[in-house]
Amino acid sequence: MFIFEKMATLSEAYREHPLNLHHIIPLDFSSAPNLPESHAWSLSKDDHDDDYLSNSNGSPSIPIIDLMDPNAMELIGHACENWGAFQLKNHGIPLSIIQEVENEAKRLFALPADHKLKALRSSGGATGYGSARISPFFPKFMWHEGFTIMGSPSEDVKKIWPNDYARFCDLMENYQKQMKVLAEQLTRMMLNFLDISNGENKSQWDIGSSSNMCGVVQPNFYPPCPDPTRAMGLAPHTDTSLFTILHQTQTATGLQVFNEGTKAWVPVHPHRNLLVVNTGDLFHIMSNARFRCALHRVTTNKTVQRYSVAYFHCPPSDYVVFPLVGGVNNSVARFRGVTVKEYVGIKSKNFGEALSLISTSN
Ligand SMILES: O=C(O)CCC(=O)C(=O)O
Ligand SMILES: [Fe+2]
Repeated sequence: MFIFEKMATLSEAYREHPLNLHHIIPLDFSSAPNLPESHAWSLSKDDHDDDYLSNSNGSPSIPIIDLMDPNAMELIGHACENWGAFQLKNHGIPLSIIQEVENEAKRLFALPADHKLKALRSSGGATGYGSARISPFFPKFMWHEGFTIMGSPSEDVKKIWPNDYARFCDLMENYQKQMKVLAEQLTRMMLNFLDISNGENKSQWDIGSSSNMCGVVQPNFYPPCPDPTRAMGLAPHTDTSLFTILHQTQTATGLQVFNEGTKAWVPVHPHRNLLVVNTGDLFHIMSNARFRCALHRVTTNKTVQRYSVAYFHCPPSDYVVFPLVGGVNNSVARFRGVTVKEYVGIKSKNFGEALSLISTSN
């Protein structure tokens, strides 16, 4: 109950920034034999060709880290500093659970468009079926549809499957629980790495063990696209979360992370048994910008469908996030403190400018 109250308050941040329906209703991709102008972006070769990217930019891939490695904490910390992203091995989430969640996502997205629209996210709503929230900040639409889940998805899913919603709900809720346990372990390792265990930052430790953390689960679908050279699956963005844990289908590429060093997009190739982790804005703030928040995007494929399931790990909406300075990080706070709810509001309104709007150097 506690969690649902917190979630409800987070939804308030969205309610204050309602979207136009055309930014929520995805195209009926199944009846689009050609790429409509509304979805046609001006892209270069490195915007849509993973093979070209892999062979041409010479950037190494994001690191693969074994959670069982005795040095996992340092490896994770360095990956967060250098990339803001890594792939995680031996993460402890049973493959069968991941596969079942993927299958349920497939079952949902395979429904006819009018069926899925029954659970359309409302204009000020946080959960349900629809386009990516970042849609209004780009001139063209994305080749993507998603389904956002906070807590139990039953309210939304009942509208789609009135007599057959339990399986979807059980699997998604269980997935959320499993992800939360993993996320709390990763949070503790990241906080340990930052060595902010002493002094006034002690109170921040509860995000490494708190049962009221809010996880958001989001299955994503990228249908086959008639012209991947001009389409964008998901436009470049950073996640608002502390960090995100992502499962991607084995059969299709698409996710790319921006390497700030080489200024190149780097494909994140799917591997069986690996989960992608990327740090988001909130850990960037909390680490006083030591951890990058990975800029990432998704390209499209001509023949294969791509699915992913994101888990966004967030503190409760009234939690104050502030830079952890002191100890070995004895430095000036680069951001002012913000509640999660306030930051979500700032991001909903200002998107890419959100971090600079809370910067103390303004
Ligand atoms: O589909 C993916 O690989 C990435 C999804 C993503 O970035 C998101 O949901 O925020
Ligand atoms: Fe993302």
